[in-house]
Amino acid sequence: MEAPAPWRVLEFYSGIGGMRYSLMASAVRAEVVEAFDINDVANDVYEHNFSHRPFQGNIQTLTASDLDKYKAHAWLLSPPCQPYTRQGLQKQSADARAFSFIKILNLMQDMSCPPQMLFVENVVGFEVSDTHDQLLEVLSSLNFNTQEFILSPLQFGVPYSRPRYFCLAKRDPMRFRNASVNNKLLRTPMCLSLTLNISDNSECQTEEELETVCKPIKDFLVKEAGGGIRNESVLHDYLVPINLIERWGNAMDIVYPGSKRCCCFTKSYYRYVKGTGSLLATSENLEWVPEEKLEISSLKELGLRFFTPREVANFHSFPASFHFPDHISLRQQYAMLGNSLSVAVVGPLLRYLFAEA
Ligand SMILES: C[S@@+](CC[C@H](N)C(=O)[O-])C[C@H]1O[C@@H](n2cnc3c(N)ncnc32)[C@H](O)[C@@H]1O
Repeated sequence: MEAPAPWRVLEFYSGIGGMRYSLMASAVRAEVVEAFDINDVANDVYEHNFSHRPFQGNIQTLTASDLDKYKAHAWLLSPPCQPYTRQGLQKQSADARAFSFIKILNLMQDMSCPPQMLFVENVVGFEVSDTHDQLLEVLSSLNFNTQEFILSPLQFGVPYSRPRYFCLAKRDPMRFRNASVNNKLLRTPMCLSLTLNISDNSECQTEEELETVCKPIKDFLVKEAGGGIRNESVLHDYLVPINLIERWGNAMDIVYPGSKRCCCFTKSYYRYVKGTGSLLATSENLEWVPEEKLEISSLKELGLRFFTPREVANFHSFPASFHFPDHISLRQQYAMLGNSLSVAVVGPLLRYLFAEA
């Protein structure tokens, strides 16, 4: 018997391709027929890794007939999160950065063949926004069932705290494998492990419990070809300057190779040290000291360094084959990684979305 044709997928706000890597990790038979992003630097990275340059332009300019032409079964979308972040102004749908998402959502109602499946990723906070209300209204008007999740890589064994909001939607007559959680917002991946036979940490209730079952950070560090951790002197460029330690030492999140959790890397990591992601203590013979007890003088002895872009990509569970082209600056690399997503989380979610009931 002939294998069924692969699902046709559109990847909106494609950035450096986190959704595409997740789709590959999900092992779903799917083909990304087009990706869309306005940022030419992100598109350079995407093209470098996937030999396909995304459609470069503003998603807001697309029309229903443009979208119909792709005959896509599924849309994957990770729109800008600034309108919803706690640190921002939270203008939600009134923020110009939300316009393109709202526009294509509404276009679905004018299409002759709208997608049958939809996947949206955003920051925690999106679920209480007016954009979220609009998303659910449009989906319900087109007879979609939805299941929503807030999940973090910690729940999948990765020592990385990055909770994110996800909306999965399937259009009648398609059904979710576990329809009993339709229209619910779930905070554990239990329904994925039950229906897909994948391992996760759903039995853990708190972040502390999750940390005990995660792998240590040292498993995610840059490795020599032989497998050992690379001589730290090679990583000199990544050392945190002393003046930053003096100024911000008490506000830094410091982790050790044996730690089982690090903080979310944002797009400002490496430019700023406060609240943008964890720093790694690299001195030999380190003894863990509670952060509140660390004096600035002892902080200077920890050999603090930034995680490298490759290591941040490891925390995002990107494959080893992912590379930045040579012309992308270090700051740009961190900025694009900070905007991206966790393949360890999105991969299983996509597998669940595409799974037949
Ligand atoms: C949150 S990031 C998504 C990152 C992506 N999922 C990844 O793995 O790298 C949002 C992306 O949307 C792009 N973007 C923002 N507004 C856009 C618009 N109106 N049209 C097209 N792309 C846009 C940005 O350039 C950025 O790459």
